[in-house]
Amino acid sequence: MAEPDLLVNFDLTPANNAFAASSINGIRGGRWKDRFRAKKRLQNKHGQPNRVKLRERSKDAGAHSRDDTNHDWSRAEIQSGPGHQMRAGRTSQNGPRSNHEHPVISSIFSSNPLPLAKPEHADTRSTAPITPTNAPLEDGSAFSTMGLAPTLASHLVNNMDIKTPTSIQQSAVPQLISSNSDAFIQAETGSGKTLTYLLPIVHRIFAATLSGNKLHRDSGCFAIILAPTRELGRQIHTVLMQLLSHPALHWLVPILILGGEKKKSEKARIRKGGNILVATPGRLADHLVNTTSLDVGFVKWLVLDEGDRLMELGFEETLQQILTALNDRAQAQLTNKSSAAQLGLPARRITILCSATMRPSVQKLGDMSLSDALYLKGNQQLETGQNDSSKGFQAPAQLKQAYIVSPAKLRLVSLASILRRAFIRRKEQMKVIVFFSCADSVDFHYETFGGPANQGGDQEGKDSSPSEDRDGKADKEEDDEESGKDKTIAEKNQKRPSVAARSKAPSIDDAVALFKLHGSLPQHIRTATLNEFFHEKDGAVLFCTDVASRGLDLPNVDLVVQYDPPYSKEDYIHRIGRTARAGRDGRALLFLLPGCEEGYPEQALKEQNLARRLADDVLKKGFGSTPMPKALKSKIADYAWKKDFIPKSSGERWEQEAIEFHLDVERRVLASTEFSNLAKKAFQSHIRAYATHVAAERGIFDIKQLHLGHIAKSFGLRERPGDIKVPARSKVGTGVVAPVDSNRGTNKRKLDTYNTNGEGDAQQTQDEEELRKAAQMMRKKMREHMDVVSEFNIG
Ligand SMILES: Nc1ncnc2c1ncn2[C@@H]1O[C@H](COP(=O)(O)OP(=O)(O)OP(=O)(O)O)[C@@H](O)[C@H]1O
Repeated sequence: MAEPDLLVNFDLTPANNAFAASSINGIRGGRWKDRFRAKKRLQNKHGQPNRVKLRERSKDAGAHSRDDTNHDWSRAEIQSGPGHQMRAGRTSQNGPRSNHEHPVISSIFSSNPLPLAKPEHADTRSTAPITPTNAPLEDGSAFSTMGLAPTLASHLVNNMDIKTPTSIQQSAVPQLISSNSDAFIQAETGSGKTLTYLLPIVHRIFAATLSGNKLHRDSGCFAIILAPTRELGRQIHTVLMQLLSHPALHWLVPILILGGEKKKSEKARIRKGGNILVATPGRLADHLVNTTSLDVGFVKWLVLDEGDRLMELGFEETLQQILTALNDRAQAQLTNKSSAAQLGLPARRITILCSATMRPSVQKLGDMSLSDALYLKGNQQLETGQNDSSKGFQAPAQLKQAYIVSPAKLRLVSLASILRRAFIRRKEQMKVIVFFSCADSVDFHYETFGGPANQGGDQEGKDSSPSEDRDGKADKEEDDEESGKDKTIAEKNQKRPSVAARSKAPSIDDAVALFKLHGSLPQHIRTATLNEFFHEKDGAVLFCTDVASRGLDLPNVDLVVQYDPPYSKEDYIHRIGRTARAGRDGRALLFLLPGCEEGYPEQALKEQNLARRLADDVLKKGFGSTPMPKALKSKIADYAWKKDFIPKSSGERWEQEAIEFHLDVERRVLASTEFSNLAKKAFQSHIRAYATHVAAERGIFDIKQLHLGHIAKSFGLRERPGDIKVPARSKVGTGVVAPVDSNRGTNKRKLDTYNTNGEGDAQQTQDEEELRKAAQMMRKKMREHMDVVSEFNIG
């Protein structure tokens, strides 16, 4: 019986294959192209299918690869679909082809590069109990002794469950209350920086009324807080609302201006008046020009939260415009100076810059906006020498960091394994955040792990043209929210059907909810998604881009997985900072490929205390030793034919399950054009994103070292990279950059397949050059893209 589509990992090395030895080695001299063509002709003459996978013998893989000449059945080449007998060592000549032109079907366990040998040195990680560095203090410190109004101090303790200050709050709040200097607040992630700047502002405005002055929502805007993303802006606004929920502070009204809704309704809110404005820079700059009712002549505080991110997202010019506008309006209101002094408010505007990390861009922002600024750090940081510039910025001490060295082909199953294991170990309320490099990759993995999506997932991309009616309703709700007649989130959710990008994750655990978040999702879906993830009572996983890396405070996040490494050391710190907040425990895991990426912890993070894990160990823990999810079990049961290719006698259970998991993804890619397109786009965007690592880290994340075929495999793709045709995108902004020819940057790898004898060197050089240019172009486009699209579209 012919076996359609049966593909194998034929070993064509000279030692094992006489044909390969003579025909490939035999061609010498002439131009590389001629040799290449002659070789192809020879192959065809001998009936050698061009699908045969010589790639597995490529130079790169060969250097550090497992010896897979002795295939066992469980690791053998396998093909898709029930009803197809699986065999290793045989090919189909005549069978019907799949929709894939040149599928390369290899086992996820074969030909993987091995991790570099680790030098033997004693484990320096301490086993002593660790004192959290961002926790509320337990040394007798209290808000009531920090100069805060007793009303505010008791409101924190009694109504907000904030009992004692954190280190940064204790050291910075008194200074910000008593001083009129600008300030730079720098403290670890999750150490309570939001309250650190909000408390002194609210206290000083409130104190102005204690001496009999009457202030109200029309008295002017006293403070502006700028955030780089809408999500963070919304979160700051929520904390502010909690702080102002005390009856004595009801007259103080916050305004939220984020864009993503009709300007008309924002203008209406501004007209009503408010005293503390939370905004994103783009929208604020717009209103400063176009909304005459926005009176900023009396602004006494300007807070730039996540200052480095504001600069990084290309807001420098916008911030400059805002600063100029504020200066001009303040000049026009000079007569108010004396009244400000009478009220006890600062005579000059105080600018506060806030971040957990300090990039050069923050210094530039500081030069632009601060004068004679105080540098405020937590006492604990000073005592422990944390965050001194030689060590770089550190994560909270209690956060357990590790990295997993996983070959590209095992990445997907390793992620599945980690997630399964995480929820088996601790189910209730546990939340996991997984970071990807680009939106397309988030979409692909969300589909891969997700069950049936709810309405929100389906609506993706169909946002933004709601009917007038719906718009009007949404605006009304926003207005109610801003006017202080705030509804609980539950009430709001009752009113509107959920639109969150949410699904089930049957391949992880039946009870786990899966969410996704990235900058290309419509705003209302992003907001709903974060809301639901925030309030999820059972286990939940969020797949996201860096749109969720800054400032977001999501409860019960126990584990942060960086499936794709961050673009810089600072991003690493912010991503892992989504866990281990305010003294709680947390774990962070970073995926690295074997080879030069393994240098990342020591060379880039300057961190030797990351625990090291290997893919096999991780797979053993997640597959095989834990109960198999029902979905996977039933799939395995469905494929009766499977017994033929995985005899009981060989292959560990964890391997079989991992193979089955991966095969299932490949089958889905084969079966559905839509899913296949998703995988291709994700693969392409992933590679492009990889090219955007900061210059200092490009030796570690070296795009030339990537084995594109293996990476494609991790997206469930069987085509060779050069054959992957990425479908046209419907709109710019769904991935990292606008599409270009998908073959770019893949030719080198394609030719590596045939490059066992140094043939094609000229082409290789040419391709390397092309790859370098493509990478350059990608980086440029990435920068343009981030500047132009929006501050949220961190694709
Ligand atoms: N004194 C405190 N006691 C207990 N919890 C606190 C205290 N101050 C803040 N928190 C809580 O700590 C969490 C983190 O606070 P916040 O978001 O302000 O941290 P952050 O330093 O701004 O973090 P990031 O750098 O990630 O933005 C929040 O849930 C907040 O409610």
